[in-house]
Amino acid sequence: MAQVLPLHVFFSAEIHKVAPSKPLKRTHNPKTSVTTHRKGPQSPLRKTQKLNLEVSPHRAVSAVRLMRIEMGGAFADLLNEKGKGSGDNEMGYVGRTLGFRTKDLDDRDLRLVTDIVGGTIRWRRYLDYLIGSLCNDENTIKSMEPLLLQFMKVSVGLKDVRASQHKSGHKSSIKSGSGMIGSVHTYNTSWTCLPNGLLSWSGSVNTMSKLYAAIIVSNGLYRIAILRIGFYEILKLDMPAYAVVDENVRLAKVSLRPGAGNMVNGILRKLVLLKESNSLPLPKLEGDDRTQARALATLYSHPVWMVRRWTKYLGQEKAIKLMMWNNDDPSFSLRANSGKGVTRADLVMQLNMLKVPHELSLHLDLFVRVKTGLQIVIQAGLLKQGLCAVQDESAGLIVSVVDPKPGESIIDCCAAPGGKTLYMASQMHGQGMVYAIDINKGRLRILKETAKLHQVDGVITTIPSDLRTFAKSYPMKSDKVLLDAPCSGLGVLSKRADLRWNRRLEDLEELKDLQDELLDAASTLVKPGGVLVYSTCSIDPAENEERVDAFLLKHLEFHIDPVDRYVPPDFVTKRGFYSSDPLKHSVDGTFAARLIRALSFDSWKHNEHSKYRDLGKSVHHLGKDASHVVILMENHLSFAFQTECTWCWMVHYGSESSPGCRGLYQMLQPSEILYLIALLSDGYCITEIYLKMRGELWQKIC
Ligand SMILES: C[S@@+](CC[C@H](N)C(=O)[O-])C[C@H]1O[C@@H](n2cnc3c(N)ncnc32)[C@H](O)[C@@H]1O
Repeated sequence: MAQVLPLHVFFSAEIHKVAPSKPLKRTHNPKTSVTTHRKGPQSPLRKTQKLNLEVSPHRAVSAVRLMRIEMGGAFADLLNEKGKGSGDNEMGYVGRTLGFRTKDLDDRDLRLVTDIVGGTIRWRRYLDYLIGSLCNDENTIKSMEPLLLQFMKVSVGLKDVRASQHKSGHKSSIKSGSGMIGSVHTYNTSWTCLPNGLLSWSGSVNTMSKLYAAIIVSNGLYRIAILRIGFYEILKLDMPAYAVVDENVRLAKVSLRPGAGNMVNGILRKLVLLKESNSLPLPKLEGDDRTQARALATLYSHPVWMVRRWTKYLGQEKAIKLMMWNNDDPSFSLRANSGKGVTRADLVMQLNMLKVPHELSLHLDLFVRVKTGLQIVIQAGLLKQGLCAVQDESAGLIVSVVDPKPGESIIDCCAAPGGKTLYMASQMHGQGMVYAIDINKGRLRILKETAKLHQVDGVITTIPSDLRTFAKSYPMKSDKVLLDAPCSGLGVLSKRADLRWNRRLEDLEELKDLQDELLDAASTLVKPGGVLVYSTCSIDPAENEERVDAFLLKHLEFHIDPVDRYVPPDFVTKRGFYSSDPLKHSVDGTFAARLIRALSFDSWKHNEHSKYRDLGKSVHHLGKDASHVVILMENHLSFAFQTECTWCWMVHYGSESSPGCRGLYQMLQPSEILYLIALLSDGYCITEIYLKMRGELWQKIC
C-alpha cells in the first residue's frame, strides 16, 4: 500500500535515519546531515549556509515562496508582513532549501516579492504553456538533466514524457496522472509527489532513497519556479530582458548546480528573441467552443472550466474582461474603525502622512480605496493598532444589506475571520450583541483577538460550532441573521492569486449542498418578522440566485426584501438582490439576498392596525373550511404579513409563477381546494373570493 509523508520534512538539513516504510521525523541531529551523500544530483541541502549577495534577495524569497505554494504548504498571502509567510520565517526557508542565507528584505524587495509571486501564480498557465513550447526542442531537452526534465515535463504538461536512466543507474519515470506533480522510481521504490505537498511511496524504501527522491522533486520544482519568474518578468513586467536572464541564471546556478544555469540561460534567451520578433508561440482563438475555451484559458491564464462557464453566463467579451480584471493588480480598501472612534478623516490624515495615494469610497462613509501602498500601511502599524481594517467595499455593502442597529441581536453564522462581524459590531454603539459562529476554532480565536484590538469585544460573543449542530441544539431567535456562506470565491480571484488553480468544477456541486444545508439551519435562528441575509463572494448564479430560489421553494415563510433601501441602486438586481460586479464597480464580485421571515399568524391577528386585523380574522375564518388558503397580495404587503400557519400562504399578486407559488402548487394534492382572496387596490379588506381546483381556472365565488 502507498504511504505518505510531508515533503517539507526533507527541506530541513537535519534529517535523521529512520526505519524503512515509516514517515521521516524531523529531528535536530546535525551529524546526520545529507552532505555525506556524494552521489546523485547535487542537493541544495549540500551547500553551506553562507550569506549570498550574488542573488537578489527578493528573487530567492520569491522562488521559495512559489515553491511552497506549489507544494500546497503556503497560502499566497499578499498582505503578509516583513517577508514572513504563514507562521514560518521565510528567510529560514531560504536558508534551508536553497542552501544560502540572503540579506533581509527591504520595503522595495517586499513589494517585488508580492508582485512577482502574485503575478507568477496568476499567469501560471500562460507561462507554463510558453515554457512547454520552448522546452520542446531537442537541444534544450538534451541540455537538461534527465530526472529534472521529467519534472519539467509533468509540471508544464509536455507531451513527450520518456523514461530515462539516471547516471547512478536507478530508473526514473513520470506518471502524469490526475493531481500528482510527478513520480520517480528509486531503489525499487515508486515515489509520487502530490500537489498538497505530500510525498507518497510504495515498495521498499530506505533513507537514502527517500532523500534522493525529495531532492529530485524539490530541484525540479525550483527549476520551474525560476523559469516561471523569468518568463513573467520578461513578458508581463517588461523588465530589462538581459538583466532578468542574468539574475535567474545566477539563482539557478547557486540554488541547483552550475549546469542548471545553462538550461535556464538557453530558454530565457530564446524567449527574449521570440518576444522581440513578436512571434511568441501562443494558441489562436479559432475552432469550436471547446477549442476556443482552451485557447482563452491559456491566453488569459485561467482553468478551462471557468472560461467555459463564464462564456456561457456572460458571453465571450465579458468573460475576457473578467479574466483581465482577475490578472490585474488588485486594489484594496480600508475601513476606518469607528468602534475605536476613528473617522474616515482621521484615516485620510494618516494616509496623507504616509504618502499613500487613496480615494474616498463613493458608497460607504468609512471606506477609502488604496490602489498601491498597502504594504506601507501595514508596516506603519495602522492595522496592528486597530485604527482600520482591510475590507473590500463589496463586503462593506453586505453589512449595509444587514443594516445592523444598536440594541439588536444579530447572529453571524459563518463569521471567521470576522471582517463583517467587526464592522457590524462597530455599528452597534455598544448596545446589543453579535453572536459570531464558526466551525473553525482557530480563525474564531483570531476574530476574538481582533475584536479586543478594535474595542468592539463588548458586543461580540464567539461560538465555535458547526452551524447545523448549533441550530438544532439552541433554538435561539435573533432579529437578524447573516449567513456569509463558504463559497467558491469566484468573485475574489483578483485578490486570491492562487485560488483559481485550487478550485474544481466539482467543488461547486459540493458547495451548493453545503450552502443549502447552512441556509436551512440559519433560517431557524430568525425570529418572526426578522431578517435573514444570505451572502457569498461568488459571481456564480448557482451559488447565489439559484440557492435563494431553492430555499424559497422549501421555506414559504420567507420572502425577498428588495435591497434598494440599503445599497445604491447600481448594486440592485431586477429581483431586488444585492450584486457587485468587478467590471462595473471595480470591487470584488459579491452577492446578497435579504429575506424576511413571516410574522406569526397570532401577531397578525392582534395587529394594531384594524385593516390588518380584519384581514387576519377573515383568513382565519376561511381557514376553518378550506384545506388551504392562498392570499394574493399587492406589492410589498405580503412581506409585512406573511403567516406561519400551515394552511395559509401569501404570495405576491400576479406572481403565480414565483418560486413560492410554484412550490405551493407542487405540495398540494389535485383534489385540494384553494381559496383565493383577491385584494383590490383600495385597501386591505377582502372584496372578492375566488375558488380554484388544481389544474382548473379560478372561479369567483363571492
Ligand atoms: C466566506 S468565509 C466567512 C467570512 C466572514 N464572514 C468574514 O466576513 O470575514 C466562510 C466561513 O464559513 C465557515 N464554515 C464553513 N462551514 C461551516 C459550518 N458548517 N458551520 C459554521 N461555519 C462554517 C468557514 O470556517 C469560514 O470561516
